[in-house]
Amino acid sequence: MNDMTPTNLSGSMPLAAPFVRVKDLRVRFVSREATVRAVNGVTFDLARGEVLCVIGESGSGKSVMMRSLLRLHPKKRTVIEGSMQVGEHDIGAVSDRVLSKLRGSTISMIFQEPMTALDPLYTIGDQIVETVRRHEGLGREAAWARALELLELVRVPSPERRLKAYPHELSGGLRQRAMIAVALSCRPSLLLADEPTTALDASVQIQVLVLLRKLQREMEMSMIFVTHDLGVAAQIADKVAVMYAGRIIEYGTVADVLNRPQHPYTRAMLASTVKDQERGVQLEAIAGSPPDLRALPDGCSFLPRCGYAKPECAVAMPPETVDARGHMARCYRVGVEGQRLAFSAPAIQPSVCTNASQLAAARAEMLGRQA
Ligand SMILES: Nc1ncnc2c1ncn2[C@@H]1O[C@H](COP(=O)(O)OP(=O)(O)OP(=O)(O)O)[C@@H](O)[C@H]1O
Repeated sequence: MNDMTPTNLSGSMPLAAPFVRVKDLRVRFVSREATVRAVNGVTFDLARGEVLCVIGESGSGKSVMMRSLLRLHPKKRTVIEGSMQVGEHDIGAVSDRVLSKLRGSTISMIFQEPMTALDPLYTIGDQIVETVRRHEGLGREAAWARALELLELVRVPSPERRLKAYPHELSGGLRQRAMIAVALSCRPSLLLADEPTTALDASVQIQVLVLLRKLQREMEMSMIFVTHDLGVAAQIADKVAVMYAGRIIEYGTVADVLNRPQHPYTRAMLASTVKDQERGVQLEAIAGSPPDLRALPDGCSFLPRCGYAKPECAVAMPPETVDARGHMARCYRVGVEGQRLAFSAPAIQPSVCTNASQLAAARAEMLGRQA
């Protein structure tokens, strides 16, 4: 496998103290018909100035986890447990009034589709001016000067003219830059990015990524970046979290996770996608499908798709195994050898276990052994 670190856009060493602390976060959506367990015990720390890329298949809980940091879920149907600390703020406990002050100023978010964030009825300039006046109390003139400065910062050509444009008058790439300008207008400490470059052409995508990484570093923002694209993660991340069925199943530095993947899911994902490319690589489907979040199994949620399953995998979710470098994986086949995580493959490659009766037999055998 290629070492992807030399082309990583990361250059700065993040500062040590965690700025974001998420501990045992659980999110479920409750309706009369079912309970969807979208996030099932997510824990991570993020230092100031550090970029965490969250990768995983569709439905693995990436967006739900991230949106929880802004409490964007429908209040009535959502149960959130665990803790989320951003700077000195306990996100789960702050009042709605404090939260609305934090949104856009301390924590900002950018989306795949800029029209989610931009108001079609107002010019780009009005939207930036409104945000900085509301959060920072700037006068009109100073706010316009800031808006101009921001469009220059995100390299929008002819910024004076673009300030007076409505979102629909801009190209996709310029709209994305305008959304980034609005998101950065109050100099947030934490930027949440939900696949912000996925909809763009490859060349525009890399320009926007380079720009984001540059601004993130200059402004010493922490950033959580959700992506399906392993190449994007390789380019932009300091740390990588791999999510599966609402859990982080592997976590570590970008080099550790992408060059020395330990969890069978991460290994399968990389084996099926990353060849010689360094970017523009989407996650390919792995045979089988993720579990139903309305009825999660007791054991490892990846078991039905895993080629390395052991009987104990059917009984309980594997605990976290962490090495001296902080590289973590949740798999019974992973242990620490010396100071590093090490995956122990069986002598004979087992066939993928996809059969419900095989699972039931494995579980029965394991429970019998424990009795
Ligand atoms: N408001 C909601 N009510 C019920 N279920 C929801 C809600 N929001 C998300 N979900 C479910 O939670 C699960 C996780 O969704 P999430 O959007 O976090 O996945 P994701 O990993 O970000 O996927 P994608 O990459 O496709 O965006 C999915 O099964 C989704 O259908």
